[in-house]
Amino acid sequence: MFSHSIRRHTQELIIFSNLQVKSRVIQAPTMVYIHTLTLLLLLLSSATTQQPPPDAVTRFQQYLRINTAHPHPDYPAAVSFLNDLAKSIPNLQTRTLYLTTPQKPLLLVTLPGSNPSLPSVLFNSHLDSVPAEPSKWSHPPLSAVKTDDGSIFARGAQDDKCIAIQYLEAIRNIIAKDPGFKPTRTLHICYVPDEEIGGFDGMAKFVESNDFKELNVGFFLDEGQASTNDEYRVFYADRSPWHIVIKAAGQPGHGSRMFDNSAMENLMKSVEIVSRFRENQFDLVKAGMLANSEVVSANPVYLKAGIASSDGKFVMNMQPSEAEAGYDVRLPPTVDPDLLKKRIADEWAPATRNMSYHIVEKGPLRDYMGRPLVTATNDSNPWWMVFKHAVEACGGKLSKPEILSSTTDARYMRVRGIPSLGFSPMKNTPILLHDHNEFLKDTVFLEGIKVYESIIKAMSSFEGTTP
Ligand SMILES: CSCC[C@H](NC=O)C(=O)O
Ligand SMILES: [Zn+2]
Ligand SMILES: [Zn+2]
Repeated sequence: MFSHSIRRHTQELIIFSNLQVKSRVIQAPTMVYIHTLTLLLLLLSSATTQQPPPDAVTRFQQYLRINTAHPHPDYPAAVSFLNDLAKSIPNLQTRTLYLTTPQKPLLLVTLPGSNPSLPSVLFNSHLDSVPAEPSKWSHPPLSAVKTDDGSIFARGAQDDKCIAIQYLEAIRNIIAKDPGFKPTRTLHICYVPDEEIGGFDGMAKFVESNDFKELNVGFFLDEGQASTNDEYRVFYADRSPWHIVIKAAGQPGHGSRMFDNSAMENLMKSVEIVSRFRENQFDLVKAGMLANSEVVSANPVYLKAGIASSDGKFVMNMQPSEAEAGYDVRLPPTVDPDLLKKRIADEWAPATRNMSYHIVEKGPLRDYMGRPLVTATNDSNPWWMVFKHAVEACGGKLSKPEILSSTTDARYMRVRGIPSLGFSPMKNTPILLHDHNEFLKDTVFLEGIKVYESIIKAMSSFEGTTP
C-alpha cells in the first residue's frame, strides 16, 4: 500500500516534469528555423556537457565542486553531473527516481548482466555531505584544489564523493580494456540523497519502492572509512543511533535560595550519571578490551535551561522550573537495547527525581527475522569470500572486519537480510570525514579505482549460489 503510493507519486512527478514545456501554434517556416537552431544547440551542448573532462582525477574534482552540503544540497546538479558521466561510458543505463520531491532525486545506474534472473549487486554512494566551516579550512571546501603533493581538498573528498566517481571510473576502465565485457549478474549503482541526515527521504524510501524490489538485490556495497595504515578497512555492521532527550522538572525559586529538587539540580545529577557510564564504556576502549565501535557511546550534544531576559541574556536570579539535555547515543549490535532502556529509566532519568525522557530510535536494531543487523564475514557468506579474494587479487590487504562507529544507509539493507559491507578504499590516509580540511590524495583515489575494478569484475561475474 505504502510503496504503491510512493510509486504513484513518483510517476506523477515524472509526468509533471515532462509537461514543463508549454505548447503553442507556430508557422511552418519558423518551425524549420527553430528545428535547425535546436539541432545546432543540441550539438553544441553535447560538445560542451556530454564530453567528459580528460581524466578521472579532474572528474572527481568537478564532482566535489558541486555543493551538496546540508542544509541546502544541490541534488539535481549532482545527479545531472553523474548522469552525464555514466552516459559517457558504454553500456551503462541510467534512471532518475523521485521518491519525495523534485529536489531529492535518486540516480540509478545499471550495467546489465547476461543472467538477469540472478540476484543483482548494488553499490551505493550518498549524494550529500555535512556542512563545512570555510574559515577553519586551509583551502575553500568547495575548491577541490590539488596541492603539489596531490592532496585534493574538499568537503566530501572522503565522505563519500570519492566512491561515487571511483565506481564509474572502474567500469569505464573495465570496458575500455574489454569492450565486450558483460557481467553475469546485473550491477547497479545508486546515488541517494540525505544519508547524512538519516536517509529517511532517501534510502529508506527507496527500499520501500517497487523500483527497488524489481532490482532483486543480492549483495550491497556501501561506504566505509579511511585507514591510517597499509590495510583497507571493511565494516560488517553499523552502530544504531538513538537520540535521547532527558528532561528535568523541579521547584522554581529565587536565585539566592537553597532548596532540594530544583530542575537544574535534578538534571545535573543525571548528567553526572550519564558521564560516569560514558567513562566506563570509554575505559574499556582505553584498556584495549573493545574497539570504539563495540561500546555504547553516550555523548551530550546540548543543554537547555534558564529564563531568557529581553536583552537575550539569562535572568540570573531565578532558578528555572525546567531543564533538559540531549544525547547522541550509539548502540553496537551486540548490546541488548532493553537493558539500556531500563538503565535510562532507572538511572538516567528516574521519575522519582521528576525526570522524564524521550528516545528516538533512528533506525532498526534487528532484521525482519529478529536477528542483529550484522553481515557474516566468514565462509558462510559467499559474497564475503568473493569480496575478500577480489581485494587480495589486486594486491590489497584487508584488516579485521569492524563495526562502524557511525551509521550508514546499509542498515536499510541489513534489515531486509541483504548482506552488506562498508568499504571505501583509502589507505595510508588520515580519517577526516566530517572534519576540517578533508582531503584525499590523487594516488589513493586512483588506486581505489583499481580495487573497484577487481571487486566489480569478481562480484558481478560470481555465478555461485547465494543464500
Ligand atoms: C540518524 S542517522 C544519521 C546518519 C549519520 N551518518 C553519517 O554520519 C550518522 O550520524 O551516523
Ligand atoms: Zn558518508
Ligand atoms: Zn558522513
